[in-house]
Amino acid sequence: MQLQKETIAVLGAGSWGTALALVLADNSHEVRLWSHNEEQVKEINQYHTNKKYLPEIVLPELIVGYASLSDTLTGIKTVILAVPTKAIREVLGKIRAIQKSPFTIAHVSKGIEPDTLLRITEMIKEELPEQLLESVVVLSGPSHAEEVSLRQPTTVTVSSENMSAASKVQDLFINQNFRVYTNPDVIGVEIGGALKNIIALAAGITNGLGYGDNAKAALMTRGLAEISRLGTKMGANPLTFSGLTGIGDLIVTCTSVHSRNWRAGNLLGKGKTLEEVLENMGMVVEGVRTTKAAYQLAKKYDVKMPITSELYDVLFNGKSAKDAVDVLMARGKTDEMEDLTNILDERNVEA
Ligand SMILES: NC(=O)C1=CN([C@@H]2O[C@H](COP(=O)(O)OP(=O)(O)OC[C@H]3O[C@@H](n4cnc5c(N)ncnc54)[C@H](OP(=O)(O)O)[C@@H]3O)[C@@H](O)[C@H]2O)C=CC1
Ligand SMILES: O=C(CO)COP(=O)(O)O
Repeated sequence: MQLQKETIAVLGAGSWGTALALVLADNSHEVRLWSHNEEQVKEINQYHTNKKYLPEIVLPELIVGYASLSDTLTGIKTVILAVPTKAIREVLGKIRAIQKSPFTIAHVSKGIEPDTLLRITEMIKEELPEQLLESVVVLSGPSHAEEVSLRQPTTVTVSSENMSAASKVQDLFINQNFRVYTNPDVIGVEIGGALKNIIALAAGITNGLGYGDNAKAALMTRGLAEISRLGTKMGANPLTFSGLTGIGDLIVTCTSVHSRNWRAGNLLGKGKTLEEVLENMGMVVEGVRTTKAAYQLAKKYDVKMPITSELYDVLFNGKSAKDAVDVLMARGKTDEMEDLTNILDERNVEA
């Protein structure tokens, strides 16, 4: 079938927004890449580069930088929202003030909002009026921008309450290098994508402490166990956590040198303070805020999340990373699957 060409707005010209703009341009779509930084827009349009975020990459003519959000959104039917979770409400507020005609929004961010405990699709529905929002889609999965921009094989998943909108976003992005699956489980896809960053921080910390592959494997596996428990209690399909947005993203983020969360954790494990680490990163480390949100979610849903809880104390209560590992290793004896099985049993009783 002939691919329908479209002009698409990508909001956020960081690593991920720029890499996704490249995928869309590779599929011959025109891309308006919006940035709140005018200097960066000039660089994109004059030199066809985005050196801060993807230093190796030349951008094709189909990608045009925009500084005006109003111009970016004129006549647009599909918006890709690619800013950090912390900036999402601000950008949605700007869209609300400008946009008059309905559009589909696909967000690609990985986080949960602390305190409100909302997932990103829920924040979007809260900020944008129903008559503006045709559909909300999430795109997530194991996908470092650095590799996507080099056209290396990558797989991701799209999800939505409106699966025909998800299929449309799948069609916009899918190509020989970027394979896009669908999954109707929005909760599972968003929870897996957001919470893997917590485990990546923890995996980085164990590396910084000098621990090896056994510790990393333990964190990834037991990390997935606590993500699955929380997600399942929140209504996700437990099978989603063995997919791309669960174990897939956990693998890539806990093992890749590209991961900002892993790198931040590694520096923490080596003794740097959180402030020093974040100052030097220059890019978003979503796992820090998400640790706070997940810690609150664990309390709200009464789910055991020992790794999240220990990381919370390391990040926000001055606990030493070594002490946190010692606490995790000295926990009372437990069965590997018991807690998840209990949650599934409870769900069956309620159904
Ligand atoms: N990088 C990756 O490989 C992947 C990232 N993601 C997710 O995508 C999301 C974005 O991450 P990523 O692109 O990597 O982050 P970066 O830190 O690389 O870039 C963030 C971009 O958002 C901009 N921004 C920040 N605050 C605002 C604001 N208030 N209004 C407008 N723009 C703003 C930044 O501008 P400025 O330059 O001025 O700071 C920058 O252009 C995150 O949730 C991340 O988890 C998902 C998959 C892969
Ligand atoms: O989500 C990502 C890869 O799938 C990117 O992870 P980091 O934000 O840790 O770099």
